[in-house]
Amino acid sequence: MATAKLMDFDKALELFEPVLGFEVHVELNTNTKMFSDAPNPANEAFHSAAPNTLIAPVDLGLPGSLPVVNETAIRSSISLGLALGCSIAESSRFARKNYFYPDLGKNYQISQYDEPIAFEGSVEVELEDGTLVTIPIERAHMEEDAGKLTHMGGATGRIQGAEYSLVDYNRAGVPLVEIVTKVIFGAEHRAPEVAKAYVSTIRDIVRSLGISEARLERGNLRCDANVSLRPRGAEKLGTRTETKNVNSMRSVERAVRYEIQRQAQILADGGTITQETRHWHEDTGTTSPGRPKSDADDYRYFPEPDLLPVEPAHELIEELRAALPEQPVARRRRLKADWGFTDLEFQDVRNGGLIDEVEATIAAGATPATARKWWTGEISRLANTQEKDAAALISPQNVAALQLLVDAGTLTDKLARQVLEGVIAGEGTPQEVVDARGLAVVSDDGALIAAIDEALAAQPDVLAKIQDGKVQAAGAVIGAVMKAMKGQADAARVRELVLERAAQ
Ligand SMILES: Nc1ncnc2c1ncn2[C@@H]1O[C@H](COP(=O)(O)OP(=O)(O)OP(=O)(O)O)[C@@H](O)[C@H]1O
Ligand SMILES: [Mg+2]
Ligand SMILES: [Mg+2]
Repeated sequence: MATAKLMDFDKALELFEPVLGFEVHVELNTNTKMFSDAPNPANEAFHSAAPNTLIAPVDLGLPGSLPVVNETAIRSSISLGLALGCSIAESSRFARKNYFYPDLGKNYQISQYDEPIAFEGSVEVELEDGTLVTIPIERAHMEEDAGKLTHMGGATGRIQGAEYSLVDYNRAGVPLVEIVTKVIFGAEHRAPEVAKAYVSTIRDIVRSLGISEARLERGNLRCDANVSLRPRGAEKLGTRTETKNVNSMRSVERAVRYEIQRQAQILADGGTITQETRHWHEDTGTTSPGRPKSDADDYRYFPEPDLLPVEPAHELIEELRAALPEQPVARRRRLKADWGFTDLEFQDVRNGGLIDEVEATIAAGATPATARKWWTGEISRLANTQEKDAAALISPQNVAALQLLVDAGTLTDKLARQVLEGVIAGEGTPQEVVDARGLAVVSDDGALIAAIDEALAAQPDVLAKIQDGKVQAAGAVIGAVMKAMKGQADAARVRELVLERAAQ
């Protein structure tokens, strides 16, 4: 693949205004599929299922089968629409989106077209430095997912070049909500960051609603990033490209940045942008052409004759509205104030994706400052070296229990770090690790005094200096005692006792 010439990002922004638009597909975690009673299990079970085992006649479009709408999917879609500040349609309709491709057995996808369940909303997203950006939402509509094709032999990824293709309909009929933004202006040089913040906000919202597993890398959330440029001062929108299924937050940011630089170079060279889908490549950090796409793509939409319009009762909408969780931005502001964190301290927690962990650790009895210190410090460091999520290493309850042992004087900070490693290694709760490894601070003065007397006897010159009032000389004795105690003593207490014993 020839690498495209890229214009410097700042230069691109001088010449052009970036315009964005996002389509995010959310897989709903319902028990069954959108229009059939085939199971829709959670990620682990879903991905380990043999091909074509999670299917019903409806998912394949077999003759004589009729779709029935999944009620939970409707409730989830309404909740999501409300969380996006949308109006909920009094009457909304499914439509057939006709296309011929073997990933859908029936030659059409049941989607929604001009009568989506939710429309006209907005979400506030917060950039890393706290700047708020309002993203206008055009609509959120329900649809079913398609199956998965695996092209074998020949040129990979191209059905024409493949010798044959394998088809797995397990995903066919999985409930989706597609959230479509209006065209977004004004992001300017922060366009890549806005893209990332938007997707992460959608993830937060969906998670807080509990309607999806919301893991990008699993495809539970899939973002198509539309990017176009127009020359500064121009009114007419430029031609957009649509980069598909970027499967991490960081990739969304990178893909938008890349498209801006790539398109700017083409336009500056007098070329034109092709309206097309593009694929993001994580390894090279580039996009490559997918299929050409015109706004006139004819899907011959028409109302789905086998399904009634969805007409949610006013009471249902109000019930779901009343049950909405706090918006992510509002929640973050509240927590930051409650915890008394500075901007930087809070950013540390947020950028580490550790808000939930810190909150749960505080709920389990730690102070905000210590909860933050553990999660953004030692635990994040260990997570980095082990290439794991910090949250997967240890429970908030164990972090709080560890801190309580420090507060009680059972552990020094240094010992606590050893206990942490033990807990992470699966040796048990902090108390169990303390017992098993014998790590508690020696708080028995008798044992300390014995070690101190021994150290003073071994260093008579130091003893003389201390007795002479040169208190700083005590360091050598304290060091020897700490060593004898294998670090399991409180240095401040040792110091006190050394001065006491020397004076006697
Ligand atoms: N010139 C443009 N520059 C950037 N974004 C644009 C531009 N025109 C439209 N968009 C955005 O592109 C997205 C188009 O999504 P939409 O689902 O409406 O249509 P589509 O991509 O043509 O269809 P499909 O759902 O089949 O992919 C919207 O978010 C819209 O705001
Ligand atoms: Mg699209
Ligand atoms: Mg779309």
